[in-house]
Amino acid sequence: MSAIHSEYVIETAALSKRYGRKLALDRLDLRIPRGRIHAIVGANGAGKSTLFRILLGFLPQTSGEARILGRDSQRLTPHDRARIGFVNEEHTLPGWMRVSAVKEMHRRQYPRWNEAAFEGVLGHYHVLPEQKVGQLSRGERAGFNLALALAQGPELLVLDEPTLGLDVVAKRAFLESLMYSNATDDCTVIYCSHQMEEIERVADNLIILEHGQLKNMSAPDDFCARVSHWIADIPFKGPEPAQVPGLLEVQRLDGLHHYLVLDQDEDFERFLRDCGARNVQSMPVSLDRAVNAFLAKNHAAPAAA
Ligand SMILES: Nc1ncnc2c1ncn2[C@@H]1O[C@H](COP(=O)(O)OP(=O)(O)OP(=O)(O)O)[C@@H](O)[C@H]1O
Repeated sequence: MSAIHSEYVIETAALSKRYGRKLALDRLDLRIPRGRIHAIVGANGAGKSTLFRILLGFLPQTSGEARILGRDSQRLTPHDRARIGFVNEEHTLPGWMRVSAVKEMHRRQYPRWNEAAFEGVLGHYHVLPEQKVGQLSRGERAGFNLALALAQGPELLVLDEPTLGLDVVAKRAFLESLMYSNATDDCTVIYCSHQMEEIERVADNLIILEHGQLKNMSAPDDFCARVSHWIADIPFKGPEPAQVPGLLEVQRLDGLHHYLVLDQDEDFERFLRDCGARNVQSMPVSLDRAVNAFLAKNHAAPAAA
């Protein structure tokens, strides 16, 4: 890799992963700067888990380079691994052990152990030290896992779908315990989720992966600003979808045409009027709608088409 800058916690160059005939990562160039909370989103099969597995050294790439905290991801030492916290949706911990014993094991393993961070996160949950891990609810297990990962004092915390399968109350508890923990101050967080309302609350940076390629890297609000919703009163059929610039989604509701479009300015109004629109209105869209329309559009038009 030509230029490795330590200000990036993650840096990939032309990173590809092929499983047989399937290309899961396609010459991915990704640079995630140090600090703040970065969300990675993508449709099912976009390559997110493959990327994490390579970055954490669990899987070799087919070609290209992957660095995490400045290190080659395939050559991580135990010391490098201690600098990285990882929580995924499985929340796998030994069910037969007591909470206090698991904590003690982690405390001894990690030299940068931060007891206050552990207590701060776990304080959001009604978890007792004498409970066995297997007796904890899914939400409590998620919280316990987060407490362990943050107390480890990581420079980088990777959260891969951490709230999958949790109810609304447990999801909120998880997010709040993450957001209000001082332990995240010195830590870069990578948050992978399909839950757009969570991304909206926590993320400073929105990374969109599709078909193993990077499609967006910006503040969530900036991505939202790229997508606009236009409502047009067109008496006839309206333009052919293939002719609509930047089209992500079109719907006909109550006789009005609704267009979600990407990267269009006021020229789009002129386009609609030229297509016979009598009234045209535009409005902003939520992050949820913008991202879903973007992903759905790319899904319908695969790269090979
Ligand atoms: N072990 C494997 N063998 C063959 N193909 C695989 C394997 N693992 C993943 N794939 C394929 O690689 C692509 C990327 O999968 P990956 O699990 O990385 O996506 P993802 O973005 O994490 O998806 P999801 O959001 O559903 O978890 C998919 O098309 C998947 O079918």
